[in-house]
Amino acid sequence: MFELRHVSRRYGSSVALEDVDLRIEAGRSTALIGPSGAGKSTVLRMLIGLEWPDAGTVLFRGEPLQRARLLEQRRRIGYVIQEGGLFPHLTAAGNVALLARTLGWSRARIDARVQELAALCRLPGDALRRYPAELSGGQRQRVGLIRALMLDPEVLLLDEPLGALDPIIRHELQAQMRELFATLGKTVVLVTHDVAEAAYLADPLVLLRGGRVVQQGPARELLQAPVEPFVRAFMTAQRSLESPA
Ligand SMILES: Nc1ncnc2c1ncn2[C@@H]1O[C@H](COP(=O)(O)OP(=O)(O)OP(=O)(O)O)[C@@H](O)[C@H]1O
Repeated sequence: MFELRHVSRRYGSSVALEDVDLRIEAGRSTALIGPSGAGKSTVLRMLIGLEWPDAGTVLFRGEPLQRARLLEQRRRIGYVIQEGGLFPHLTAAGNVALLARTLGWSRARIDARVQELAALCRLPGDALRRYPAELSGGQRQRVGLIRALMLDPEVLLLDEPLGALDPIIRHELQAQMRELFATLGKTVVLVTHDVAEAAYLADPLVLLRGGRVVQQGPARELLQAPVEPFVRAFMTAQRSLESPA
């Protein structure tokens, strides 16, 4: 679905990505993981043309992303940022309908699609009438997801979609997202800081460090056949209740 070929990106003297080669397969969920500043969000933003490489090429369905065709290409991609990235002055319903309205969808078509997605994403109906500030973090995430799914995109890009949620809601939304990804069968690319979440929601994982891809593969492979000590250290760095020390 996507390919990065020898992609580099710098911001002044700081290197965000350094000669990255990466293929993202269609119909699978891929998670980008790695320490803070590794370049995960930069990769995601490049896939949707919010950032451009200084060197190298980003391909979408075998064709280079082009500024001239960006709007058309973006309609095939849903993008969700942390907290949903909703417009505060629009209700949840207004947020999710915005793009469809500008494309001239009828009210009946919009309503039907919103109802269908609200059921799929388990958003209570009355939440749609509220403004983002009147929703819980989990509800805002669901609204962001519904908005991204409105036009039935081929691809879903999710940047820390469950970042700021309490553990119970996060656990619940992880399960719902996994089910949703399986139901929809879309290409999903997700950035998360949580290795267990990445392994639960995605296969393969792509581990980045310092703007480079260190290893890509199933979670088990990164754990059992790490290409360098950092991979194992990163994969096992989280505490568990069994070994809290
Ligand atoms: N707009 C920008 N201006 C300057 N530097 C930037 C910009 N965007 C990213 N960077 C730098 O590029 C590097 C990669 O950033 P990026 O946000 O992709 O990392 P990340 O892996 O998503 O980090 P985090 O997990 O903390 O969100 C970092 O060193 C960051 O400081």
